[in-house]
Amino acid sequence: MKSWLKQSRASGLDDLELADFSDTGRSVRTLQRFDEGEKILTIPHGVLWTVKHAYADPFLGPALLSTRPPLSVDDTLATYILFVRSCGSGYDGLRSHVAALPASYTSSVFFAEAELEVCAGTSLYTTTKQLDRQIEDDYKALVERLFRRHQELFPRDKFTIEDYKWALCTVWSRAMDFKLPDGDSTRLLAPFADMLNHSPEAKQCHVYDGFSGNLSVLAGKNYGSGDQLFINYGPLPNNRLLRLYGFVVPGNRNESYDLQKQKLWLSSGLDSTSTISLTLTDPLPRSVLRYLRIQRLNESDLAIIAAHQSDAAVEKISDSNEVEVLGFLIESIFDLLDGFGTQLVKLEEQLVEGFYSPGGNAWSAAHVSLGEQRVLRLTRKTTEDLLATVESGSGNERGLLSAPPQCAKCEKVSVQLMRCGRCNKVTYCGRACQVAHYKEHKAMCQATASGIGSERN
Ligand SMILES: C[S@@+](CC[C@H](N)C(=O)[O-])C[C@H]1O[C@@H](n2cnc3c(N)ncnc32)[C@H](O)[C@@H]1O
Repeated sequence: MKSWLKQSRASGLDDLELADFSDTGRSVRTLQRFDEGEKILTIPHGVLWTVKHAYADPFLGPALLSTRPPLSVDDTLATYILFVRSCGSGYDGLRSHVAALPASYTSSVFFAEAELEVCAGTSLYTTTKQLDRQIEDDYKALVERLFRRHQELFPRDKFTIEDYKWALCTVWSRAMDFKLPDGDSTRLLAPFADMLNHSPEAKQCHVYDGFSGNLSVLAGKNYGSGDQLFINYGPLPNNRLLRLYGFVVPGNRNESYDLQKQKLWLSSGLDSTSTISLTLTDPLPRSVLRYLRIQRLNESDLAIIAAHQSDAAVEKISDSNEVEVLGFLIESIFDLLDGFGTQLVKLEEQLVEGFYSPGGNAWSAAHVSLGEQRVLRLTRKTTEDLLATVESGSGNERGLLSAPPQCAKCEKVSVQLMRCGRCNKVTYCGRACQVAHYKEHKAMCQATASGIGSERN
């Protein structure tokens, strides 16, 4: 692969080598010093895997282009990888990359039932089960829409569901996403650059040049000769790391519990399958309270919010509504926590005692369960504190309950927010969010601002 990349004008490869590391597995070692920010490696556009490259392939391209509606980005890339792998000759460079890919993955979709059971109750458990079904459905659709129609390109024995699942996991665990100058985004796999492991300690250091189309890796921290080189896959919680990449970071600061709205409010007629992430830094996002407040409105609450229109329920509506909402939420979180196969304290004991073999699937699943339970406990505690505030009567003022302060558009939590100068009621992290939110906010802003005026008159 290295000689093919060098011939294709990749740069930086002479200072790097593949190596096995005891803690993170195969990755790349530097053979010289690099200071943070220095360019280490450039992989030219011509050798990347992208949807455009797949479409440009003289054999695969026409088959893909004739498929309407087009395949998803991940399905296109997975099909491209399998197609190249299935070719006995030609594509020598790309095939040398495919030959260097792992033969199997440890994403949670490959877990045995008993391994997955270790994290029963987690959002990862639910997502993995859903994903299993989704992969089956997507594979059937792919066979129907593409493989069966072009049997000469996609021999059955090389495009089985196992092959498809492997190729999907290749994409999930190795693809990089970038925003392009025109606002579009691109997803790509870059040979050799995809050999770099993740470290939360490295700064984000992989960059895509939208004009040349080249992918470069810069030093995300200072390196000495012989060090393992890292990139940063992003601020991902363990449940996502395990689902997409097949590993976890113990003590991950980005832990989250993906609250399936459906779980909470299906019973109330609000059926949505999307999720809200509860995190260690934002254990009780505004949107959760907002949904529940609306769901539990009675007639007098309705009258209170009538003037506020679309911004209704961003803040407390009435004490009675708030007490009901918070009480319901606390109960629901108790239920969710009860649903975990192994409770937090027990898991902590098991991990200390070495009950799970470190780095194995069950050990990773245990870490996900630990992280999600910690987040849920924090959400419960935050909710209990809010309830105590309302019940003690100290939360009577509208807005008192809505700490921490958040941007009304992107919901970023910050102390340096600017207020809407007109109504003085909502806050933004910057001008861009204020402008983007104006349409939604306008009616409430006008109603509030004119209310202030009439009080003055
Ligand atoms: C982009 S690839 C990196 C190269 C990969 N190690 C290889 O040998 O092909 C991502 C995969 O590397 C492994 N990986 C990356 N960072 C890791 C880490 N910090 N700890 C354990 N495994 C890691 C995971 O298997 C993940 O799916």
